[in-house]
Amino acid sequence: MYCVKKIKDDLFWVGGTDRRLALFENAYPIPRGVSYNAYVLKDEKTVLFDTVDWAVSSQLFENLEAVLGGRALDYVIVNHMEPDHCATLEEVVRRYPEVKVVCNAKTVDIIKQFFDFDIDSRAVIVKENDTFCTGKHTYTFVMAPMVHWPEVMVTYDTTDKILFSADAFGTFGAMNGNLFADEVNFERDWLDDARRYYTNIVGKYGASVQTLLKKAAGLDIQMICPLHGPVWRENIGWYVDKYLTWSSYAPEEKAVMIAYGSIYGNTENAANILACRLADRGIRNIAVYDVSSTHPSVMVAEAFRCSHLVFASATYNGGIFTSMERVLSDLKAHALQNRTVAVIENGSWGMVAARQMKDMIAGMKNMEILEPTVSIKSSLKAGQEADIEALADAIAASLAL
Ligand SMILES: Cc1cc2nc3c(=O)[nH]c(=O)nc-3n(C[C@H](O)[C@H](O)[C@H](O)COP(=O)(O)O)c2cc1C
Repeated sequence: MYCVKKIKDDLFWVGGTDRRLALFENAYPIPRGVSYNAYVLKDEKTVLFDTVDWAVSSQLFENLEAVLGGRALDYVIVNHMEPDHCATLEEVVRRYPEVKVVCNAKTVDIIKQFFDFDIDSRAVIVKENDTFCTGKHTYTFVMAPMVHWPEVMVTYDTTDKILFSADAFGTFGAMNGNLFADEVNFERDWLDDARRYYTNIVGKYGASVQTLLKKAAGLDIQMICPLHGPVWRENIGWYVDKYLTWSSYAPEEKAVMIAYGSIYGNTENAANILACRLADRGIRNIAVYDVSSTHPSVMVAEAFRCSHLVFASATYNGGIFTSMERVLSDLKAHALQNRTVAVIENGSWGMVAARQMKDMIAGMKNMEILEPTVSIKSSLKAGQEADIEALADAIAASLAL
Protein backbone atom coordinates (compact mmCIF):
# COMPACT_ATOMS: atom_id res chain seq x y z
CA MET A 1 0.00 0.00 0.00
CA TYR A 2 1.32 3.46 -0.84
CA CYS A 3 2.45 5.73 1.98
CA VAL A 4 2.59 9.28 0.69
CA LYS A 5 2.60 12.75 2.27
CA LYS A 6 1.25 15.83 0.55
CA ILE A 7 3.55 18.85 0.78
CA LYS A 8 1.74 21.23 -1.61
CA ASP A 9 -1.13 20.69 -4.01
CA ASP A 10 1.32 19.52 -6.64
CA LEU A 11 4.24 18.26 -4.52
CA PHE A 12 4.38 14.96 -2.63
CA TRP A 13 6.82 13.06 -0.43
CA VAL A 14 7.14 9.55 -1.87
CA GLY A 15 10.12 8.25 0.12
CA GLY A 16 10.41 5.46 2.65
CA THR A 17 11.63 4.74 6.16
CA ASP A 18 13.98 1.99 7.29
CA ARG A 19 14.00 0.94 10.96
CA ARG A 20 15.77 -2.37 10.29
CA LEU A 21 19.15 -1.13 9.15
CA ALA A 22 21.68 -1.35 11.99
CA LEU A 23 24.51 0.62 10.42
CA PHE A 24 24.05 3.49 7.95
CA GLU A 25 26.82 3.30 5.33
CA ASN A 26 27.71 0.07 7.17
CA ALA A 27 29.43 2.37 9.67
CA TYR A 28 27.03 4.48 11.76
CA PRO A 29 24.49 3.01 14.19
CA ILE A 30 20.98 4.32 13.59
CA PRO A 31 18.83 3.12 16.50
CA ARG A 32 16.10 5.57 15.40
CA GLY A 33 16.24 4.36 11.80
CA VAL A 34 16.53 6.59 8.76
CA SER A 35 14.29 8.01 6.08
CA TYR A 36 15.12 8.14 2.40
CA ASN A 37 13.25 11.07 0.96
CA ALA A 38 12.11 11.37 -2.64
CA TYR A 39 9.60 13.88 -3.93
CA VAL A 40 7.22 14.04 -6.88
CA LEU A 41 6.01 17.20 -8.58
CA LYS A 42 2.87 17.07 -10.72
CA ASP A 43 3.13 20.05 -13.02
CA GLU A 44 2.47 20.08 -16.79
CA LYS A 45 5.39 17.70 -16.67
CA THR A 46 5.93 15.22 -13.85
CA VAL A 47 9.20 15.18 -11.96
CA LEU A 48 10.74 12.79 -9.44
CA PHE A 49 13.40 14.37 -7.21
CA ASP A 50 15.99 11.66 -6.52
CA THR A 51 15.11 8.06 -5.72
CA VAL A 52 15.75 5.93 -2.61
CA ASP A 53 17.85 3.16 -1.14
CA TRP A 54 17.08 -0.31 -2.45
CA ALA A 55 15.78 -1.31 1.02
CA VAL A 56 12.68 0.85 0.51
CA SER A 57 12.40 0.51 -3.27
CA SER A 58 9.03 -1.25 -3.29
CA GLN A 59 7.58 1.55 -1.16
CA LEU A 60 8.90 4.15 -3.59
CA PHE A 61 7.34 2.44 -6.59
CA GLU A 62 3.95 2.03 -4.92
CA ASN A 63 4.11 5.68 -3.88
CA LEU A 64 5.15 6.84 -7.31
CA GLU A 65 2.38 4.92 -9.03
CA ALA A 66 -0.23 6.25 -6.60
CA VAL A 67 0.85 9.88 -6.95
CA LEU A 68 1.23 9.79 -10.72
CA GLY A 69 -2.25 8.27 -10.99
CA GLY A 70 -1.64 6.89 -14.45
CA ARG A 71 0.40 9.82 -15.75
CA ALA A 72 3.82 9.21 -17.26
CA LEU A 73 6.97 10.16 -15.38
CA ASP A 74 8.68 12.78 -17.52
CA TYR A 75 11.80 13.59 -15.51
CA VAL A 76 13.89 12.38 -12.63
CA ILE A 77 16.28 14.97 -11.21
CA VAL A 78 19.38 13.39 -9.69
CA ASN A 79 20.83 15.74 -7.11
CA HIS A 80 23.07 13.12 -5.53
CA MET A 81 24.23 9.89 -7.15
CA GLU A 82 25.03 8.01 -3.94
CA PRO A 83 23.32 4.59 -3.79
CA ASP A 84 21.20 5.45 -0.74
CA HIS A 85 19.43 7.89 -3.08
CA CYS A 86 19.97 6.33 -6.46
CA ALA A 87 20.02 2.57 -6.04
CA THR A 88 16.59 2.49 -7.66
CA LEU A 89 17.40 4.79 -10.60
CA GLU A 90 17.86 1.94 -13.07
CA GLU A 91 14.52 0.45 -11.98
CA VAL A 92 12.84 3.86 -12.46
CA VAL A 93 14.19 3.89 -16.02
CA ARG A 94 12.97 0.31 -16.59
CA ARG A 95 9.45 1.08 -15.32
CA TYR A 96 9.17 4.50 -16.95
CA PRO A 97 11.08 4.04 -20.23
CA GLU A 98 10.34 7.55 -21.50
CA VAL A 99 11.82 9.27 -18.44
CA LYS A 100 14.62 11.81 -18.92
CA VAL A 101 17.34 12.09 -16.30
CA VAL A 102 18.18 15.68 -15.30
CA CYS A 103 21.66 15.89 -13.83
CA ASN A 104 25.10 17.41 -14.28
CA ALA A 105 27.95 15.99 -16.36
CA LYS A 106 29.77 14.53 -13.35
CA THR A 107 26.63 12.68 -12.35
CA VAL A 108 26.45 11.07 -15.78
CA ASP A 109 29.93 9.63 -15.27
CA ILE A 110 28.97 8.18 -11.90
CA ILE A 111 25.67 6.79 -13.26
CA LYS A 112 27.74 4.95 -15.89
CA GLN A 113 29.98 3.52 -13.18
CA PHE A 114 27.09 2.16 -11.15
CA PHE A 115 24.64 1.20 -13.91
CA ASP A 116 24.55 -0.25 -17.41
CA PHE A 117 21.45 1.45 -18.83
CA ASP A 118 21.91 3.96 -21.64
CA ILE A 119 22.10 7.30 -19.88
CA ASP A 120 23.44 9.34 -22.81
CA SER A 121 20.20 9.11 -24.78
CA ARG A 122 18.05 10.27 -21.85
CA ALA A 123 20.32 12.70 -19.95
CA VAL A 124 19.38 16.37 -19.74
CA ILE A 125 22.68 17.89 -18.64
CA VAL A 126 22.46 21.00 -16.47
CA LYS A 127 25.05 23.42 -15.11
CA GLU A 128 25.15 26.03 -12.37
CA ASN A 129 22.29 28.55 -12.73
CA ASP A 130 20.68 26.76 -15.69
CA THR A 131 16.90 26.96 -15.64
CA PHE A 132 14.46 24.16 -16.27
CA CYS A 133 10.73 24.70 -16.70
CA THR A 134 8.03 22.10 -16.10
CA GLY A 135 5.01 24.35 -16.71
CA LYS A 136 4.09 26.42 -13.66
CA HIS A 137 7.44 25.70 -12.00
CA THR A 138 10.88 26.87 -13.04
CA TYR A 139 13.94 25.38 -11.42
CA THR A 140 17.55 26.50 -11.14
CA PHE A 141 20.49 24.35 -10.22
CA VAL A 142 23.28 25.13 -7.77
CA MET A 143 26.35 22.93 -7.85
CA ALA A 144 27.43 21.75 -4.40
CA PRO A 145 30.58 19.67 -4.98
CA MET A 146 31.72 17.72 -1.92
CA VAL A 147 28.64 18.48 0.09
CA HIS A 148 29.20 14.85 0.42
CA TRP A 149 30.21 13.72 -3.11
CA PRO A 150 31.74 15.63 -6.05
CA GLU A 151 28.66 15.46 -8.29
CA VAL A 152 26.21 16.87 -5.71
CA MET A 153 23.92 19.69 -6.77
CA VAL A 154 20.85 21.22 -5.21
CA THR A 155 17.72 22.23 -7.08
CA TYR A 156 15.78 25.42 -6.34
CA ASP A 157 12.14 25.83 -7.30
CA THR A 158 11.88 29.55 -8.12
CA THR A 159 8.08 29.33 -8.23
CA ASP A 160 7.41 27.95 -4.73
CA LYS A 161 10.85 28.88 -3.31
CA ILE A 162 11.71 25.33 -2.31
CA LEU A 163 15.27 24.06 -2.04
CA PHE A 164 15.80 20.38 -2.77
CA SER A 165 18.98 20.23 -0.75
CA ALA A 166 20.38 16.72 -1.35
CA ASP A 167 22.25 15.50 1.77
CA ALA A 168 22.51 19.02 3.21
CA PHE A 169 20.10 19.56 6.13
CA GLY A 170 19.49 15.80 6.37
CA THR A 171 19.49 13.74 9.53
CA PHE A 172 19.39 10.19 10.80
CA GLY A 173 16.03 9.12 12.25
CA ALA A 174 13.00 7.53 10.62
CA MET A 175 9.98 9.75 10.19
CA ASN A 176 7.07 9.00 12.53
CA GLY A 177 4.16 10.20 10.44
CA ASN A 178 5.00 13.86 10.75
CA LEU A 179 6.90 15.13 7.74
CA PHE A 180 7.66 18.71 8.78
CA ALA A 181 10.31 19.74 11.31
CA ASP A 182 7.81 22.17 12.89
CA GLU A 183 5.49 19.24 13.69
CA VAL A 184 8.08 17.57 15.95
CA ASN A 185 10.29 18.79 18.79
CA PHE A 186 13.36 18.90 16.58
CA GLU A 187 15.72 20.45 19.11
CA ARG A 188 14.80 17.89 21.76
CA ASP A 189 14.30 14.75 19.68
CA TRP A 190 16.28 15.23 16.46
CA LEU A 191 19.16 17.66 16.92
CA ASP A 192 21.62 15.08 18.32
CA ASP A 193 21.02 12.81 15.34
CA ALA A 194 21.18 15.76 12.93
CA ARG A 195 24.52 16.79 14.38
CA ARG A 196 25.80 13.20 14.30
CA TYR A 197 24.65 12.89 10.69
CA TYR A 198 26.22 16.18 9.62
CA THR A 199 29.53 15.80 11.45
CA ASN A 200 30.15 12.20 10.44
CA ILE A 201 28.86 12.30 6.88
CA VAL A 202 29.73 15.82 5.74
CA GLY A 203 31.86 17.18 8.63
CA LYS A 204 35.14 16.84 6.74
CA TYR A 205 33.87 19.10 3.96
CA GLY A 206 33.15 22.26 5.96
CA ALA A 207 34.60 24.58 3.31
CA SER A 208 32.33 23.09 0.63
CA VAL A 209 29.30 23.45 2.91
CA GLN A 210 30.22 27.09 3.55
CA THR A 211 30.39 27.69 -0.20
CA LEU A 212 26.92 26.19 -0.64
CA LEU A 213 25.52 28.21 2.28
CA LYS A 214 26.89 31.43 0.71
CA LYS A 215 25.22 30.59 -2.60
CA ALA A 216 21.98 29.63 -0.83
CA ALA A 217 22.00 32.93 1.09
CA GLY A 218 21.17 34.61 -2.22
CA LEU A 219 17.96 32.59 -2.59
CA ASP A 220 14.62 33.26 -0.95
CA ILE A 221 14.10 29.83 0.62
CA GLN A 222 10.65 29.11 2.07
CA MET A 223 11.08 25.35 2.33
CA ILE A 224 13.95 22.86 2.44
CA CYS A 225 13.38 19.32 1.22
CA PRO A 226 16.41 17.22 2.21
CA LEU A 227 17.10 13.60 1.25
CA HIS A 228 16.90 12.37 4.88
CA GLY A 229 14.71 13.52 7.75
CA PRO A 230 12.08 16.22 8.17
CA VAL A 231 11.15 18.92 5.66
CA TRP A 232 11.73 22.52 6.84
CA ARG A 233 9.17 25.29 6.31
CA GLU A 234 9.51 27.24 9.59
CA ASN A 235 12.48 28.47 11.59
CA ILE A 236 14.78 27.66 8.69
CA GLY A 237 17.29 30.25 9.92
CA TRP A 238 17.82 28.31 13.15
CA TYR A 239 18.87 25.19 11.26
CA VAL A 240 20.97 27.15 8.76
CA ASP A 241 22.76 28.70 11.78
CA LYS A 242 23.61 25.21 13.04
CA TYR A 243 25.10 24.44 9.63
CA LEU A 244 27.07 27.70 9.67
CA THR A 245 28.50 26.75 13.09
CA TRP A 246 29.29 23.12 12.27
CA SER A 247 30.79 23.87 8.87
CA SER A 248 33.05 26.60 10.30
CA TYR A 249 34.25 24.19 13.02
CA ALA A 250 33.23 26.67 15.70
CA PRO A 251 32.12 25.00 18.95
CA GLU A 252 28.34 24.91 19.20
CA GLU A 253 28.36 25.23 23.00
CA LYS A 254 30.69 26.21 25.81
CA ALA A 255 30.91 22.70 27.18
CA VAL A 256 33.42 20.12 28.37
CA MET A 257 33.57 16.65 26.88
CA ILE A 258 35.66 14.20 28.90
CA ALA A 259 36.49 11.05 26.93
CA TYR A 260 38.31 8.26 28.71
CA GLY A 261 39.86 4.97 27.61
CA SER A 262 40.39 2.72 30.60
CA ILE A 263 41.03 -1.01 31.08
CA TYR A 264 40.81 -1.48 34.86
CA GLY A 265 39.02 1.71 35.84
CA ASN A 266 41.76 3.96 37.19
CA THR A 267 41.77 6.37 34.24
CA GLU A 268 37.99 6.33 34.44
CA ASN A 269 38.28 7.28 38.11
CA ALA A 270 40.41 10.30 37.21
CA ALA A 271 37.90 11.34 34.53
CA ASN A 272 35.03 11.14 37.02
CA ILE A 273 36.93 13.13 39.64
CA LEU A 274 37.79 15.81 37.07
CA ALA A 275 34.10 16.03 36.10
CA CYS A 276 33.18 16.55 39.78
CA ARG A 277 35.83 19.22 40.28
CA LEU A 278 34.59 21.05 37.15
CA ALA A 279 31.04 20.86 38.46
CA ASP A 280 32.29 22.26 41.83
CA ARG A 281 33.50 25.28 39.87
CA GLY A 282 29.99 25.91 38.57
CA ILE A 283 30.42 24.30 35.17
CA ARG A 284 27.12 22.70 34.19
CA ASN A 285 27.68 21.54 30.62
CA ILE A 286 29.87 18.45 31.10
CA ALA A 287 29.61 15.16 29.19
CA VAL A 288 31.70 12.13 30.18
CA TYR A 289 32.15 9.21 27.77
CA ASP A 290 33.83 5.80 27.92
CA VAL A 291 35.32 5.53 24.44
CA SER A 292 35.08 1.73 24.55
CA SER A 293 31.32 1.74 25.00
CA THR A 294 30.45 4.83 22.98
CA HIS A 295 30.34 4.66 19.20
CA PRO A 296 33.02 6.86 17.61
CA SER A 297 30.32 8.68 15.60
CA VAL A 298 28.90 9.96 18.91
CA MET A 299 32.35 11.11 19.95
CA VAL A 300 32.78 12.99 16.66
CA ALA A 301 29.40 14.70 17.08
CA GLU A 302 30.11 15.61 20.70
CA ALA A 303 33.56 16.97 19.83
CA PHE A 304 31.90 19.24 17.24
CA ARG A 305 29.41 20.38 19.92
CA CYS A 306 31.80 21.07 22.80
CA SER A 307 34.39 23.84 23.12
CA HIS A 308 36.67 21.96 25.55
CA LEU A 309 37.79 18.36 25.16
CA VAL A 310 39.64 16.19 27.68
CA PHE A 311 41.17 12.93 26.47
CA ALA A 312 42.18 10.51 29.24
CA SER A 313 43.88 7.28 28.17
CA ALA A 314 45.75 4.33 29.55
CA THR A 315 49.01 3.42 27.80
CA TYR A 316 48.55 0.29 25.74
CA ASN A 317 51.40 -1.70 24.20
CA GLY A 318 53.58 1.37 23.89
CA GLY A 319 50.73 3.42 22.47
CA ILE A 320 47.34 4.97 23.16
CA PHE A 321 44.48 2.71 24.28
CA THR A 322 43.01 1.45 21.00
CA SER A 323 39.47 2.83 21.41
CA MET A 324 40.92 6.27 22.20
CA GLU A 325 43.29 6.10 19.25
CA ARG A 326 40.29 5.38 17.01
CA VAL A 327 38.44 8.40 18.36
CA LEU A 328 41.39 10.73 17.87
CA SER A 329 42.03 9.50 14.34
CA ASP A 330 38.29 9.89 13.54
CA LEU A 331 38.36 13.48 14.82
CA LYS A 332 41.33 14.26 12.60
CA ALA A 333 39.67 12.53 9.63
CA HIS A 334 36.60 14.71 10.15
CA ALA A 335 38.81 17.83 10.21
CA LEU A 336 37.88 18.85 13.76
CA GLN A 337 39.63 22.11 14.64
CA ASN A 338 39.47 25.17 16.91
CA ARG A 339 39.14 23.37 20.22
CA THR A 340 40.79 23.67 23.63
CA VAL A 341 42.12 20.30 24.71
CA ALA A 342 43.63 18.68 27.82
CA VAL A 343 45.05 15.20 28.31
CA ILE A 344 45.34 12.70 31.14
CA GLU A 345 47.52 9.62 30.80
CA ASN A 346 48.00 6.42 32.74
CA GLY A 347 50.56 3.61 32.62
CA SER A 348 52.22 1.05 34.85
CA TRP A 349 55.76 0.94 33.49
CA GLY A 350 56.29 3.25 30.53
CA MET A 351 53.75 6.02 29.98
CA VAL A 352 53.55 7.33 26.44
CA ALA A 353 49.82 8.02 26.02
CA ALA A 354 50.00 11.78 26.70
CA ARG A 355 52.83 12.43 24.27
CA GLN A 356 51.21 10.35 21.56
CA MET A 357 47.77 11.92 22.09
CA LYS A 358 49.34 15.39 21.91
CA ASP A 359 51.09 14.40 18.67
CA MET A 360 47.76 13.34 17.17
CA ILE A 361 46.07 16.52 18.38
CA ALA A 362 48.91 18.61 16.95
CA GLY A 363 47.96 17.17 13.55
CA MET A 364 44.59 18.94 13.79
CA LYS A 365 44.21 22.66 13.03
CA ASN A 366 44.17 25.35 15.67
CA MET A 367 43.98 23.16 18.76
CA GLU A 368 45.10 24.74 22.03
CA ILE A 369 46.53 22.25 24.53
CA LEU A 370 45.91 23.23 28.15
CA GLU A 371 48.35 22.33 30.89
CA PRO A 372 48.87 20.66 33.28
CA THR A 373 48.90 17.21 31.78
CA VAL A 374 47.92 14.73 34.48
CA SER A 375 50.04 11.56 34.63
CA ILE A 376 48.86 8.61 36.71
CA LYS A 377 51.08 5.70 37.63
CA SER A 378 48.53 2.85 37.71
CA SER A 379 46.16 4.62 40.12
CA LEU A 380 45.66 8.05 41.62
CA LYS A 381 47.46 8.40 44.96
CA ALA A 382 47.00 10.79 47.88
CA GLY A 383 48.42 14.14 46.92
CA GLN A 384 47.42 13.87 43.27
CA GLU A 385 44.10 15.60 43.92
CA ALA A 386 46.08 18.79 43.41
CA ASP A 387 46.94 17.75 39.85
CA ILE A 388 43.26 17.29 39.02
CA GLU A 389 42.34 20.54 40.79
CA ALA A 390 44.96 22.38 38.75
CA LEU A 391 43.57 20.96 35.51
CA ALA A 392 40.02 21.86 36.59
CA ASP A 393 41.24 25.42 37.29
CA ALA A 394 42.83 25.67 33.87
CA ILE A 395 39.68 24.43 32.10
CA ALA A 396 37.41 26.70 34.16
CA ALA A 397 39.63 29.72 33.43
CA SER A 398 39.65 28.94 29.73
CA LEU A 399 35.84 28.50 29.67
CA ALA A 400 35.43 31.88 31.34
CA LEU A 401 37.32 33.67 28.53
C1 LIG B 1 47.48 -5.07 26.85
C2 LIG B 1 48.05 -4.05 27.78
C3 LIG B 1 49.14 -3.31 27.38
C4 LIG B 1 49.68 -2.37 28.23
N1 LIG B 1 50.75 -1.64 27.79
C5 LIG B 1 51.32 -0.73 28.62
C6 LIG B 1 52.47 0.01 28.21
O1 LIG B 1 52.94 -0.11 27.09
N2 LIG B 1 53.00 0.89 29.08
C7 LIG B 1 52.51 1.06 30.34
O2 LIG B 1 53.01 1.89 31.08
N3 LIG B 1 51.41 0.37 30.74
C8 LIG B 1 50.81 -0.51 29.92
N4 LIG B 1 49.72 -1.21 30.33
C9 LIG B 1 49.22 -1.03 31.68
C10 LIG B 1 48.13 -0.01 31.80
O3 LIG B 1 48.33 1.11 31.00
C11 LIG B 1 48.12 0.45 33.25
O4 LIG B 1 47.92 -0.64 34.12
C12 LIG B 1 47.10 1.54 33.53
O5 LIG B 1 47.24 1.91 34.86
C13 LIG B 1 45.70 1.05 33.29
O6 LIG B 1 44.80 2.09 33.56
P1 LIG B 1 43.27 1.76 33.80
O7 LIG B 1 43.12 1.30 35.21
O8 LIG B 1 42.56 3.03 33.53
O9 LIG B 1 42.90 0.70 32.84
C14 LIG B 1 49.14 -2.15 29.50
C15 LIG B 1 48.01 -2.89 29.89
C16 LIG B 1 47.48 -3.83 29.04
C17 LIG B 1 46.27 -4.60 29.47
